[in-house]
Amino acid sequence: MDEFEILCEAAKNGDVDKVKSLINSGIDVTYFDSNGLTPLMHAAKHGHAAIVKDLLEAGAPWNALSPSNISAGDFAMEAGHQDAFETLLNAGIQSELILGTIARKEKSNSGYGENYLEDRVSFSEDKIMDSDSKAIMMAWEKPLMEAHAKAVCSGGGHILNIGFGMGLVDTAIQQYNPAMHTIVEAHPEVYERMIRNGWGEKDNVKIVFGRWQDVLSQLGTYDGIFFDTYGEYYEDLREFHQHLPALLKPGGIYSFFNGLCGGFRIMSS
Ligand SMILES: C[S@@+](CC[C@H](N)C(=O)[O-])C[C@H]1O[C@@H](n2cnc3c(N)ncnc32)[C@H](O)[C@@H]1O
Repeated sequence: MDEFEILCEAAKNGDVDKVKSLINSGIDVTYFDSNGLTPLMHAAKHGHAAIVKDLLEAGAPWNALSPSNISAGDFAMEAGHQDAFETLLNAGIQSELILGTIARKEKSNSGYGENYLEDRVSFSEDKIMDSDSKAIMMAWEKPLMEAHAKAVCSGGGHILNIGFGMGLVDTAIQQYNPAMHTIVEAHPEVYERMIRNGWGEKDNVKIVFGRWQDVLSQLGTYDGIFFDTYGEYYEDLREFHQHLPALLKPGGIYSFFNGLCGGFRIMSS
């Protein structure tokens, strides 16, 4: 057995001392064994949270995928190892927040984020695409949007939706006949399409055109809030969450959808 296989065995068996000593000797913790699994996946699968932590601190990639596209977090979740799962989830959130901040700085002049709002979008029956042919919204998301609508409308009252997209969630919200339904949308073409399709004429609908960040002062307090933007970062979602206490009425219901990290099932819904 070579030292990498020994590391995988130790991670699988919960041998903390062996793992630590191999880490201290400078072993490459990013290794994949002959089955395509990393030491981190072995530790996660067997619920050894302390080893998961040590491997993460030593630089093991939390988001590496097995040949069947399973991450260490998925392994821990599927085996019901809550501690290991939470350690991985926190590592994932932290690194995505940091990477998001870096990417945002690097790309602030390039063409993502706010620039998405200046790009053309194209609409078809079942999707909206940005100018890079990346899907902004697709019809398969309809059942998800219906479930979000059901949740945020369960207390009735005044509902806020941030991000109109294809209007799937707003169509579902309308079916609950809310007392008032406010929609914030920032993209000029999406907004124009909303108006063309009669959303501006509905008695219980108020459309606020602009980035949510810029129109907060026009918003009130709501019984249900849904958030699903595009071209934004974790940081934006986090920032939105900081405004939530002022936007959501006591007992109100909030839900959000965000692609976060598509390859990592535990963070993609
Ligand atoms: C993924 S789509 C929303 C899909 C929608 N939930 C549905 O059911 O069809 C995201 C929408 O958010 C809008 N958007 C992006 N950034 C925004 C921002 N900062 N403020 C408001 N809307 C934004 C986009 O133009 C796009 O229409």
